[in-house]
Amino acid sequence: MKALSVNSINKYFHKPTEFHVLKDISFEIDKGEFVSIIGKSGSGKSTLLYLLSTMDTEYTGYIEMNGHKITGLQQNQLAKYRNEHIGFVFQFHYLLPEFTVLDNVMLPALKLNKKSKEEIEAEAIELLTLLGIKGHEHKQSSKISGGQQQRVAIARALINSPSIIMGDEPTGNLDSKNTNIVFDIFRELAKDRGQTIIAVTHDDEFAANCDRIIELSDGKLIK
Ligand SMILES: Nc1ncnc2c1ncn2[C@@H]1O[C@H](COP(=O)(O)OP(=O)(O)OP(=O)(O)O)[C@@H](O)[C@H]1O
Repeated sequence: MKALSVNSINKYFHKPTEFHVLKDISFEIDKGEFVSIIGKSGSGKSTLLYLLSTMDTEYTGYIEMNGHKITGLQQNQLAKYRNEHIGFVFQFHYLLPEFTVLDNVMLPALKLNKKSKEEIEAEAIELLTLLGIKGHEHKQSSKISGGQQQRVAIARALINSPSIIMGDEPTGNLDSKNTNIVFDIFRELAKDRGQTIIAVTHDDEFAANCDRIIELSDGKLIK
């Protein structure tokens, strides 16, 4: 079973003028693969990721995730699917600055309301340890370094054990040392936990070290 199967996707923007932004895109991604999406500015990377992440439903063609067809699901079903199966990491971490590191990581699991607070806390601590943030869990998230904040954002993305992790420029805001740390974390998650990673990046070195590159040019998949 494929982690992701994208079939003949076409997308248009209608304003300000009719614009064919994604042109007959098809590809598959295996479970545990670490894939980057690259291409020049304006080639359609973020638009594609938005659609893969189930946030955008205005397209033709269809998408299957872990064998489930997600195209055509109702908004509430999509939200449920997203919360349970997809973790997001963005260029800017969007942590809640006044909250502690631990509270930021626990929040998505508390919202899902499937496990006890104690269980969630234990899992959050385990993730923070894995990501090298242990010892900072009771600090306000605004009081740790940018690289550490990005790792906390990754821990938050992982707390509900998503099968797919999607990143939009997940290292875009980081120096090379922290970029390497984040890359190695993704690599381990894919290899050791079988989680599938899909990251839009402008960083050629990051992309070159992934299992596979998906390259867009002018809305078409060229590699
Ligand atoms: N809501 C929208 N309405 C109309 N056109 C849009 C909209 N969003 C994006 N576009 C256009 O679609 C094209 C693809 O945009 P997209 O953001 O997907 O590119 P990208 O490859 O992610 O670029 P970047 O690397 O600069 O982030 C661009 O020409 C952009 O101007």
